[in-house]
Amino acid sequence: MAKALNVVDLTMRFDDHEIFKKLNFSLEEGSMTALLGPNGAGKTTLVRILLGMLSPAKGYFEMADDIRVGYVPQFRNIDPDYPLSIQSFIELNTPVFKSAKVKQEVSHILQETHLKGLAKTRMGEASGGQKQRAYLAQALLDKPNFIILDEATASLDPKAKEELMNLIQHLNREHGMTVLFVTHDIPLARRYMKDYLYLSDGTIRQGKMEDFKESFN
Ligand SMILES: Nc1ncnc2c1ncn2[C@@H]1O[C@H](COP(=O)(O)OP(=O)(O)OP(=O)(O)O)[C@@H](O)[C@H]1O
Repeated sequence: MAKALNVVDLTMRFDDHEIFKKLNFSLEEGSMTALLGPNGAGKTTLVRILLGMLSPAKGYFEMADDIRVGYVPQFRNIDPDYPLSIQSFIELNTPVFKSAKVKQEVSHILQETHLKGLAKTRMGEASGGQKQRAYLAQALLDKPNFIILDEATASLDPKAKEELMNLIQHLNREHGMTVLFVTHDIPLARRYMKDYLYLSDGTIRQGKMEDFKESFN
């Protein structure tokens, strides 16, 4: 299997505070991996490095040449007065005058994320699950083949969680998308993810989700 991501001796510190040291792992193309670990272990920091938003203190990572990364952020509530419709929100990064091709892509993504009937609903009025699907739809418009989700299901109700996870599973199975899913929700990860990375005390472990025990202590 080709590698989507290869992380080599990745070390991060903020001032004198070392967050993690010499992390080594790789993700195969088409894999579904949960990134787990206690609060403050450095999961978001690792994601921000992979997104190019932070530079590591030492070490490096490489992505396969054909990798295009999409990102779905942690759930943040949106002002109820936020004026954009779900469709306009998804189209935020597209040109003002949209080609027929872009319009068709937006229509297809609305369909795929089950937002077609909600296209005109204001983001401010949408439910938590609908908002997260809109963030996912926005990311999909760049045609990623590797998607990183940071606590994307946190604070969603069980039904909305299931909907989002089914969608992620669909993207993985039908489009071969590589998935890295940061979560605290171990039952959810066990149900949907195949592999895990466990970041704790500055080190990382990798394995199969079905073998994951809640704690490595
Ligand atoms: N920009 C920054 N400057 C200084 N310290 C930071 C910065 N960003 C994060 N940290 C520190 O790095 C550590 C790891 O934080 P991070 O948010 O990556 O952890 P996490 O595993 O994602 O936690 P959580 O599960 O609570 O979201 C924490 O101690 C945090 O305070």
